[in-house]
Amino acid sequence: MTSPAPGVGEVAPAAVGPGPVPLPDPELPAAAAPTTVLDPEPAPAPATDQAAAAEPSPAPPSDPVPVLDEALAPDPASALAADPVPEPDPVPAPDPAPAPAPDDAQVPAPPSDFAPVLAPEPAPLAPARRTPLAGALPVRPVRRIPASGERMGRFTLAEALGHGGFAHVYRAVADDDSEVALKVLTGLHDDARDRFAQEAHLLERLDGRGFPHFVESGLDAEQPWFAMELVPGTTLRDRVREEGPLSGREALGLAMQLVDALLVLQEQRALHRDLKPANIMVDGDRAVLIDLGIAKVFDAATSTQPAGTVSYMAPELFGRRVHPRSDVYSLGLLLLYASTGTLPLDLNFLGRDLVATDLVDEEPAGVVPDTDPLPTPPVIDRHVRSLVLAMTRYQPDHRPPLENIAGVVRARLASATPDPTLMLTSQVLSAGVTAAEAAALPATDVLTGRGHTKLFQPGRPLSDAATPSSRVTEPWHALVYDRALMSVLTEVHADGFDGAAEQVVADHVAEIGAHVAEGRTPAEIKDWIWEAMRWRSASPPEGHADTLRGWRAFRSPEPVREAEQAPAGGRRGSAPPVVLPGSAAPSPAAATQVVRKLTAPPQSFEPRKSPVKHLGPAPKQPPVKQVAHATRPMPVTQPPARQQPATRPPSMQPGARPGIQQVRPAVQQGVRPGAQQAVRPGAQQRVQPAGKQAAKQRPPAQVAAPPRKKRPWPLRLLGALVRWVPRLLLLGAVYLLVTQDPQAGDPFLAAPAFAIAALGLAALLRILGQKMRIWFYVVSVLLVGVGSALLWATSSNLLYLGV
Ligand SMILES: Nc1ncnc2c1ncn2[C@@H]1O[C@H](COP(=O)(O)OP(=O)(O)OP(=O)(O)O)[C@@H](O)[C@H]1O
Repeated sequence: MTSPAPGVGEVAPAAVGPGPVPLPDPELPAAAAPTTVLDPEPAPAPATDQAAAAEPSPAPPSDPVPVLDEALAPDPASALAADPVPEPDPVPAPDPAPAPAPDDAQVPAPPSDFAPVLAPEPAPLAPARRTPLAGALPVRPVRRIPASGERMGRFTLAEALGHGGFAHVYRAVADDDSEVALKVLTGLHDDARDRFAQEAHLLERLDGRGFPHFVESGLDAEQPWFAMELVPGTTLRDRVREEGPLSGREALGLAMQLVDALLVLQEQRALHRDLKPANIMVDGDRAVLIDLGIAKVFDAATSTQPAGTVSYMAPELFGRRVHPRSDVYSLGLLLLYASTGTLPLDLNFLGRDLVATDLVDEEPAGVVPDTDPLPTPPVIDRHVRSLVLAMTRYQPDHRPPLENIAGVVRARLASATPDPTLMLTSQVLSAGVTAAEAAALPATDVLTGRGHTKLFQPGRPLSDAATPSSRVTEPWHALVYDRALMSVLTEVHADGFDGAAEQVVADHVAEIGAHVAEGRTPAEIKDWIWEAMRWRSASPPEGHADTLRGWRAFRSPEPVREAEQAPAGGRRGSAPPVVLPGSAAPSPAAATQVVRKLTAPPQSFEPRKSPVKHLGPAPKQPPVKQVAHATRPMPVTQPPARQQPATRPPSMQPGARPGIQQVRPAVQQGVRPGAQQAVRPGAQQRVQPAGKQAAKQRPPAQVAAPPRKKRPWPLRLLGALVRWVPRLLLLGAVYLLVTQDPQAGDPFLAAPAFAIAALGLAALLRILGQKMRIWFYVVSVLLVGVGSALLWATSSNLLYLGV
């Protein structure tokens, strides 16, 4: 957090607003805690600083950050007793009551033994508002704040760079004229020294990888300090404020560096716990993480009380539970801020996974709708958006681990398509923690924070109750690991063609063996995959049908146009397949094979039929379908007891524990159509065995809807009129039949003649390509013939019907 340090010896403004305070910044608290400097004696300050020292402490425009840090627990009395720093003045008697939460709407009710104390940064509130409250609130004592010009070891302090909850950071000049950032402990509470020492030692171990280089420390000094590399540049927060949000690529570059830094931290068995834009220094393209003040080192006896900056805190941290992926959550929100320049309030209080519409405020903060035209909400890069949505999953063990995020970001930066399984919930992937996380954490239950909640067990989900139904529970769920299928679905979904996904699933299932689906319909499979991937239904771009054909046209208009010009019924195999960008990268063989098949133009001009017709009627294909494909909730059905197929790919073996290595695409494992026969009775009603498909000799993936050339409207009108002629003839036949009067000598053959003429004409039109229901005319001819015969028989007294 960057804010100018208060002047030497001054009393930092005690400012707290109990009521709701508008938050112009995502890091802003509702209010800041009062802070009293306990050393009113001015330290000798150089002339340059006198003026600044004499001025009231300038309140930063929007800096106060709520820090819920156990390190700041308000126990001034004990803190004073424990700390050897001489305090010349008596400490104002602190209010023993726990400090109120900065804003009830923002901070959840803390556990009874948890008293959040806010960061001591001055809040920019009007004095009139502060005065009546000042005496009622607890004061937090701080140590003496060093002045510019003071010596710390071989360093001379220059100007203050900023300060936070328990330390001040200065630019300092060494005797050899090199410059460093020097952090001095100013907080005054019982474990402040230990915590400060831990920060210094951790920084030293990190060796400058993603963090400032450690230089030197004076931890045994009366006022402990340590020096580190002075990172040029500014904080990410200031950069975004001054220059606007980062582009998608810049945000991915930032994510890459931060993930690498967090991986280094993970190696040291530590979590940062206070990731936020103010704790990232950016210097050109380089991003450096600072402020390990509340890092959680699992070896150390640091507590697990809530700590961090409210807006960026992972939900579990409010409940005093720490998870190896708590930083992943904060990083997700940080990326959101970096790429939009804003952070909607209370995202981490929603109690659920975020969805795309949560990420941007419809009305950006600070806009008065009546007077200002509403600015367009910030647009977030879709790759960054999918990262943010995965990283901010509510359940920590559903978030992707750092290694997977690194893989995805690296692929995106190389303009490749990342392995889609990397962003799956880790619950689906490994039902626990990664090897790296497990290594970074104690082997048994950890984070038992002062004997409170049992928090985390490697290998066990945090909460079974909250685990969604998307967990792998049935063999067919392993389709979600089929890279060939998933690479296509990812592309289809990314383009917004969710309606095409069902066809993709149907084609793929029929291709690899219908038994894999275990009787599930493509719609069910697709819905489940959507749920497992946390994908929301999307719509295709305007002017494109939400079908596989529509997607093909969207992806590759040229080959489809060529396809349309091919002669009806003729084969075309020469059209080049569409190669999706980077699709070969994650799974070169299988993905490319399937992508080619699915994006290749159809091989026949037969009327559209679903390749697996029995899966359900082929979706109608209106020219343009704008309606979003609705994702139905996954039906919770218990599969009936079934006979196991004779052989089954390893990934489908009951009890197989799928993982990326273990579960390979079925196509890669040599499962061909016809190799397996579905034996589950119910399965045949929904998904026919692949062998039957093969018998039809129609490769499913290639039998997609043939594009139909649209004829000019006069021709279509003429066609419609002509189709009415046989119907009218048929009507005439019926009319003649019912109005026939044998007494008047009407010919008995007139009605059948009309009906036969209708049938003949219908047959002719059908041959000419019109859509005619011949069976209807045949039946009509028969009925009219029978009717006429009966009439003739009765009038000839051959038959007496009683009329
Ligand atoms: N290595 C560094 N190089 C340059 N500037 C730095 C460095 N470390 C810190 N700063 C500046 O000092 C400010 C305060 O640093 P830091 O956040 O570490 O202090 P803190 O007291 O731990 O704050 P917080 O309350 O956020 O924990 C930062 O916002 C940054 O502007």
